Amino acid sequence: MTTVLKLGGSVVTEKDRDETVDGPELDRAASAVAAARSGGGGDGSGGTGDAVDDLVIVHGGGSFGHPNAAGWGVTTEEGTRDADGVLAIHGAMTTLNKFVLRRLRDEGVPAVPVHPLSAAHRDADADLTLPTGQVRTLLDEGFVPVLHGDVIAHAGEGVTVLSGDEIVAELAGQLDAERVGVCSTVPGVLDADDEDSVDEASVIAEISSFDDVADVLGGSDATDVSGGMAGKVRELLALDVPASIFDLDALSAFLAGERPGTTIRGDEK
Ligand SMILES: Nc1ncnc2c1ncn2[C@@H]1O[C@H](COP(=O)(O)OP(=O)(O)OP(=O)(O)O)[C@@H](O)[C@H]1O
Ligand SMILES: C=C(C)CCOP(=O)(O)O
Repeated sequence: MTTVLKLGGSVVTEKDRDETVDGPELDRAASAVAAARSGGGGDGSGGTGDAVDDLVIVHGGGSFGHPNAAGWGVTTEEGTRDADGVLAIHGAMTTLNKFVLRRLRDEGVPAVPVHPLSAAHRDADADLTLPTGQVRTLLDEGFVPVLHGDVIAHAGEGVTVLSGDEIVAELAGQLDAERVGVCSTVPGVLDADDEDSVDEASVIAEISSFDDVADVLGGSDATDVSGGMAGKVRELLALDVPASIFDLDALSAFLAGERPGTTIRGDEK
């Protein structure tokens, strides 16, 4: 069974401090992944004893990718042809990727990097091509591939941002993933995006239509060039399998086979 897991950039970095890893949160995520791979329950929140075998991890940009992309005026739609911009954004993301890999390796997870800039592109209609033969083969050989949001070549634009959420959706389809999880800073999609009312907001259990929740879907409360929660829900609704959005407290439960947080279920599921 193949599982695609996104570790949100807002989880593994400190959103208010540029290019700063959130060490304790990254450690929690890495140890939950390690425990799930060895069949345990991670931090104790719901293990069933079934080991997660084929696991692909994708991480987002957080305070590494988004401020750099915003500084160069680059989004998923607006590109740059400035090589210094490409290097700044890609370089920030590969730096974060090294931190994520290091923590996973420290926990004994056989994590190896896969960098989208070297493999993916968008055509002039913005249609994405993301080859995944290397990811499948790495999985078959026992590795845990770790991809990340990045910049990629985009016909007519130079390079644009490829979000981790887009990567999750593409990988899930191509790898026939049965489990798709997005771990963010919120316990799920909340029924209010207004920060003042978040304490009273409750988690929406299931979403099957964008229009039903469009009113409550906002961007991100951190710098974000890829659409925040609205972008996430849109990408996940297009999948052939249900996907879950949850927070770090629920990561072990997700890896143990549960569906914590919000389940995103498009029409066909
Ligand atoms: N209705 C909503 N429910 C929950 N969160 C919402 C909602 N509307 C907007 N948000 C925002 O979406 C954010 C999560 O999206 P964000 O893109 O920041 O997460 P991420 O994927 O963890 O980070 P990154 O994009 O850096 O990888 C929340 O922190 C919150 O600010
Ligand atoms: C900003 C960059 C380069 C990556 C964005 O990925 P995301 O955080 O998953 O949206």
